[in-house]
Amino acid sequence: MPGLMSLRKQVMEDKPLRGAKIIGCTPITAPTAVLIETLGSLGAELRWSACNIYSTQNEVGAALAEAGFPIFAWRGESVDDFWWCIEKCFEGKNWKPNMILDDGGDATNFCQAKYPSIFKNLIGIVEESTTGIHRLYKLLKAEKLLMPAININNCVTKTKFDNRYSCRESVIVSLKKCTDLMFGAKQIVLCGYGEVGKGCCQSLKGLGCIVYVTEIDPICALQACMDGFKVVKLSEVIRQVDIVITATGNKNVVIREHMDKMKSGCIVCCMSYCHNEIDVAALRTPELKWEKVRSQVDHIRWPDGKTMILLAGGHHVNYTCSSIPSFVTSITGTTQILALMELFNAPIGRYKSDVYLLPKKMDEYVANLHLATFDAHLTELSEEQAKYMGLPKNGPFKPNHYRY
Ligand SMILES: NC(=O)c1ccc[n+]([C@@H]2O[C@H](COP(=O)([O-])OP(=O)(O)OC[C@H]3O[C@@H](n4cnc5c(N)ncnc54)[C@H](O)[C@@H]3O)[C@@H](O)[C@H]2O)c1
Repeated sequence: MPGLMSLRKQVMEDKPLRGAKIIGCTPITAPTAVLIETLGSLGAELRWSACNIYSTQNEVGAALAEAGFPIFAWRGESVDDFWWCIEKCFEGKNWKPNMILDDGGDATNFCQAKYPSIFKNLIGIVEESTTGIHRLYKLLKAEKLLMPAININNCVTKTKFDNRYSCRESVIVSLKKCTDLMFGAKQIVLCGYGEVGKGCCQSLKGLGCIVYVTEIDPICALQACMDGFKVVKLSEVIRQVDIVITATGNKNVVIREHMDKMKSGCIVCCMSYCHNEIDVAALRTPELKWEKVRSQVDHIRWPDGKTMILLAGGHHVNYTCSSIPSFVTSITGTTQILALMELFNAPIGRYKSDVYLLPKKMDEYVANLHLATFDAHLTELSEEQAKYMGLPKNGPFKPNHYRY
């Protein structure tokens, strides 16, 4: 956790989060534990929902709870348990949370619906995921967002590293851990060529898979073509593929009609935060037999003997079956802490009820903190060059609209 540790060292003395009462709702892994401890050391009071219906790793949450952190965690949890844990974070007479650190928008939406008085007094929300950002913009459009929110997902240091580079690795680890798959020559369809999809496609191609992509957006579809992938409709390849992976953040991308057409042995999994990207509910019909063959692997058998292999119950497969590298969590965690500090300490009027990006300078700072790990040596702009380019000598080096 190189960045997180150096940030902690640099600002710990000042306790920049003293007075912040934060509800955290992010899947908990060992590196998240460092984030939680860091927030505590910066003066924040915390309650954390570590229950995550996608996660099997909340023994870390349980360990933190035992060590005295107010963590709500549950093993073998259901959807109801998931909401129970979030509810627990809001309860308590003398507990008035003033910030939410969210991942997927569940705590935010819960607060808005069930605890409107807390919601209206929040200082700010920091949201980590693509799906959570969609939900924040929905609130904003409906004029129901009553406080500033910082969109961490679209920090370059988050999107490229967590969504793309981390998924590039964890998709492989997840599939390997759940199955005895040999990747070479397998036909795979990846639904969604966004950041997550791009990362997954790159590593799958590298292992010799034949990868197809589905997209709704012509720009992403064209990028997939240029990267050497065949862009298809799911219905065109569903009978021939060995693996279906979803990464759209959308609902009902893989529906029963597709699943009826899959060949026997087809593996199906989801990389998004959605509960319904794969319509698993449509598989709960009397003629289909479910068999749990091992943790996070279900075989679903059709009357003619055809079997579909569903990973992680159709939820977020890499959080369940792989782990998120601590290096990536360090980048995301550092960004989250900077965003919380920025919202908590901003002078009145700097932020309105809107969704903001973290200032570019801070994005560069996060990258800088992590460069040390690689002994990477940055070139410095000379005065003359800075003047020629019209740039401040110490950044920010790119305008906000620059696409990395
Ligand atoms: N598994 C992880 O570790 C991880 C990490 C980051 C984000 N996520 C989640 O993964 C999902 C995708 O994230 P992203 O950053 O790639 O988002 P993105 O918006 O960059 O990409 C999603 C892509 O899916 C496409 N799409 C939407 N509906 C579609 C459909 N019906 N068929 C085909 N394509 C469709 C969109 O055009 C877009 O290009 C989100 O739910 C996000 O929260 C997961």
